[in-house]
Amino acid sequence: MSDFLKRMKESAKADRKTIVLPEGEDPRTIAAAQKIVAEGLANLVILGDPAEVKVEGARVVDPKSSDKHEEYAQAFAELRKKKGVTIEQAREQMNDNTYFGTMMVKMGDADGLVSGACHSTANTLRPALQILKTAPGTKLVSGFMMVIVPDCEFGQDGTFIFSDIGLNIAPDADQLSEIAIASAASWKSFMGTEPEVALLSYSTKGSAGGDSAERVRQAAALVAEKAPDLACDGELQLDAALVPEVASLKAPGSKVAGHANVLVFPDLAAGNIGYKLVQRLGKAEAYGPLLQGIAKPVNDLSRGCSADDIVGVVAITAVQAQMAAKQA
Ligand SMILES: CC(C)(COP(=O)(O)OP(=O)(O)OC[C@H]1O[C@@H](n2cnc3c(N)ncnc32)[C@H](O)[C@@H]1OP(=O)(O)O)[C@@H](O)C(=O)NCCC(=O)NCCS
Ligand SMILES: CC(=O)OP(=O)(O)O
Repeated sequence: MSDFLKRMKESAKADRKTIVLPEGEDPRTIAAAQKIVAEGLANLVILGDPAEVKVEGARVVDPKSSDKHEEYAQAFAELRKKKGVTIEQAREQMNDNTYFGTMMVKMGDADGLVSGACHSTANTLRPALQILKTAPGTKLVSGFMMVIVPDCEFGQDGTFIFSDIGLNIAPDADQLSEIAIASAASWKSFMGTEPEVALLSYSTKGSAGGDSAERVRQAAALVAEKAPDLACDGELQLDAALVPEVASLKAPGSKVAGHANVLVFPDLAAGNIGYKLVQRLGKAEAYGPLLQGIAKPVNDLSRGCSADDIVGVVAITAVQAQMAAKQA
């Protein structure tokens, strides 16, 4: 287990938060829940049929028969009134575990939610985007992965943030700049050290043409305007971002090339494929997709996750809930 995850677990244990797991039907979620209870990482609410879901030390709630069902339906109908949602539709929606769990977070009955082991990212994130919305001062929610590569001299001892690997399919230059700035803030809050952000491309400092490279160049210019003190550079190829010798050839004088720890991909295809390559071929730990810019902690999983990945994401979610409580 990485030092990063050990640190997340120690923090989670020190001030236990309530995390809801909507996927009570998923065996990995149940195995993870048993470990989370045994390690004392969080108070758990598992959504599912209490006759079938048995985890000692966790509360099991069936949304359909919950005494909160009507209260949440009323609140959801009110929240989505402008979108034309009726109370009948809201009642139906509260039979869906992810919507019900997200309402638990909204209403303060849970501090965070982790789902996605057996639901697609879109189905996991849509309720969060509709119900919780963006955090104050934020216009874009994005998804990042904490990636910890064993025996790696790059990044901060092999630890990186990769973004956006989960949510925004084709970010424009402004959205890329928002993703870069949010990822830098996520790095600072989880790692406590200075972020060094590389806006990645197939081109380094104008070495190749094309719309995608141009978009990344514009994003770098926008970051420089919006966050002039942030160590951020682009467009950079991955080797220039990570390897000092390549950086000195391709991007001499760059303030982050050769030692980047936050890698911002030009689009979701690159980010999602990129993290899975490093996770699977590089045997890295990969926790996420974690949301940044959302009003309350909700995090996703890959359907390819293990029970240990779920434990890790729950510990991280609990730490995010602690941070949110401190800011409130
Ligand atoms: C998440 C996703 C489903 C949202 O798109 P959608 O379902 O079409 O929903 P909409 O675009 O109507 O957005 C729903 C709400 O979320 C908000 N929203 C969507 N994306 C947002 C973002 N990045 N930041 C903030 N809010 C966002 C919209 O403003 C909208 O709010 P409203 O309903 O109150 O007006 C879509 O972005 C998506 O599919 N992303 C890719 C996810 C994926 O498949 N990843 C691959 C594997 S990790
Ligand atoms: C993050 C991600 O890629 O999710 P999934 O593997 O479930 O599509």
